Amino acid sequence: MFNKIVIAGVGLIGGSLGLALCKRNLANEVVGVEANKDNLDLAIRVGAVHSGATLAEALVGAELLILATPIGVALGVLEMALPYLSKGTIVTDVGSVKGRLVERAEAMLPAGIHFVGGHPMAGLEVAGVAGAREDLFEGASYLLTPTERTDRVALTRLKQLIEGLGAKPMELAYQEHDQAVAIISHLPHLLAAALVNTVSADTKEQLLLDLAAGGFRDTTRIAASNPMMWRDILLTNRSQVLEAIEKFREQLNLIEQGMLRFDSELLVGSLTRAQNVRSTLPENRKYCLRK
Ligand SMILES: NC(=O)c1ccc[n+]([C@@H]2O[C@H](COP(=O)([O-])OP(=O)(O)OC[C@H]3O[C@@H](n4cnc5c(N)ncnc54)[C@H](O)[C@@H]3O)[C@@H](O)[C@H]2O)c1
Ligand SMILES: O=C(O)C(=O)C[C@]1(C(=O)O)C=C[C@@H](O)C=C1
Repeated sequence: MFNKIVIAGVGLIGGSLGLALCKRNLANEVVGVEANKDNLDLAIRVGAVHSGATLAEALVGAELLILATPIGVALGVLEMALPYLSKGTIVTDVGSVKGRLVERAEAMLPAGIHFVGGHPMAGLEVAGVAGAREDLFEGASYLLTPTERTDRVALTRLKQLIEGLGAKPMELAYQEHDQAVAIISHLPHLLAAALVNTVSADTKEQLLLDLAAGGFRDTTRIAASNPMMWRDILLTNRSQVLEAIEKFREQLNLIEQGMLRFDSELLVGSLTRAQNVRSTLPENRKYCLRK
């Protein structure tokens, strides 16, 4: 579908995209631009990219540039790519927060180079191409955040590519995106970290960890993720995440009140609401998409 695709940052997400693009023949050529030589060598060995190059070399004749670096450097990479982008090239990213990146990318790019913000709602707690998986995006929603400036042909081409990955493209405004992911992705992450830290701050840490079973494991898997990636996410989406923490505090207070007052109705009400909603999520699927 695409002739040449450049992936800047061939880590977990860039590498998984590369594997899927190469294995599913969605591009004739996939070139990786990577800051870490070992990671790039591995990406070539496992077939996540056909070759590696500098941005300047890679972008010659490229139809699509995918920014898959950490959020903190994506705009810098885009700025460095500017002199080498040709008219008609589509640029997208995979960052977990959209507002700042979409606004700055649109302001930076000249007419004729088409930016569409993107965010695959799929991931793992490991970093680097070593953890990349061809099927990572299968069955996942893949969010796109077009604006009134977005080129419709570029948007359609990206949607087709996403469908080729086995994912479901979904459009939403970047403000709505950042608000939603603050609640369903960023809040869970910091709660998982806080939960693990509650155990590790206890004088009986080792005993507690030895006793921990499925409940602790299931609610804390994501606490093993890369702290630097999450620092970028939490600080880039700071105000939305702070609002989400406030909303969470209200729910926690409700449960605490139910317990302090032996208020069985309050307690059961809160737990039942959660049970009803959680049970609408499909059990045996990788992701939560309900249709
Ligand atoms: N991990 C997840 O679960 C997940 C899910 C969806 C989206 N994202 C987003 O994807 C992006 C990448 O995350 P990841 O998990 O793949 O991280 P990662 O650390 O696995 O990969 C990032 C890669 O970028 C490379 N890199 C860093 N600076 C670079 C530069 N200047 N030029 C070229 N390469 C550079 C790193 O060497 C690394 O290989 C982040 O923006 C993150 O928010 C992550
Ligand atoms: O499954 C995981 O390991 C993730 O945390 C992936 C996850 C999420 O589901 O919240 C985390 C951040 C990304 O922006 C998208 C997806």
